[in-house]
Amino acid sequence: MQLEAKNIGFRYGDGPWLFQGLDLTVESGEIVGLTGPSGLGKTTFCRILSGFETPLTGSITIDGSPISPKGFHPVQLVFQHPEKAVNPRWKMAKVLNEGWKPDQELLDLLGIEQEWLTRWPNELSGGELQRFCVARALSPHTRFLIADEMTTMLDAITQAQIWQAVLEIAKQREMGIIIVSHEEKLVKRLCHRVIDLGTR
Ligand SMILES: Nc1ncnc2c1ncn2[C@@H]1O[C@H](COP(=O)(O)OP(=O)(O)OP(=O)(O)O)[C@@H](O)[C@H]1O
Repeated sequence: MQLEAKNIGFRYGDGPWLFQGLDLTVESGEIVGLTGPSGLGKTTFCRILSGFETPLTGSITIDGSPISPKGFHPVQLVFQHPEKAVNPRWKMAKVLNEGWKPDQELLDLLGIEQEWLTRWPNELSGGELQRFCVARALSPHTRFLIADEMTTMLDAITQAQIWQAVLEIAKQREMGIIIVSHEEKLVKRLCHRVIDLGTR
């Protein structure tokens, strides 16, 4: 399976073009790093890939077909701020089961504790909350995961635990991953190849 972004161009309103003619292809099972200086449009590009934003030019396809805006999106985005990604008026059990019903094995793998399920989002730490966002994104229908500074705000132990879980699942399912990170070490260690938007 192949995720392909072709000739992508985007600008906010009548602001400057963030990118034009941007191409990216990611295969199933591949881990691709996306780096570049702040403000270049990495997050915007991730939002386009995962269907939250529509490009002004170009197309996003999977195996040559456009992605349906209806139903579960096969490209799932997890970004840096879990507190902005969950509904503050929902208890965690509802947040967790929003798109699909993660099983106990996945909850254990991500270290999600049973008693957290009855809490409100503001009663969890950032790291605890991010584990829910990762679980929510890892549906069996997810073909590609985009990790946009997914563990940047977390301590080393939480970072390692989340990445171990994600990599294990990606391997089992041959899921492709795009990693956006300013942490050179992490990118070098995990990615098969790295694209620098700054030197494109
Ligand atoms: N909704 C928006 N409306 C207008 N401009 C925006 C909007 N969102 C982002 N921008 C601008 O677009 C540019 C690219 O932002 P983006 O967050 O995609 O960059 P980035 O490369 O991910 O940066 P960083 O590495 O700091 O996260 C920035 O100049 C930002 O101010």
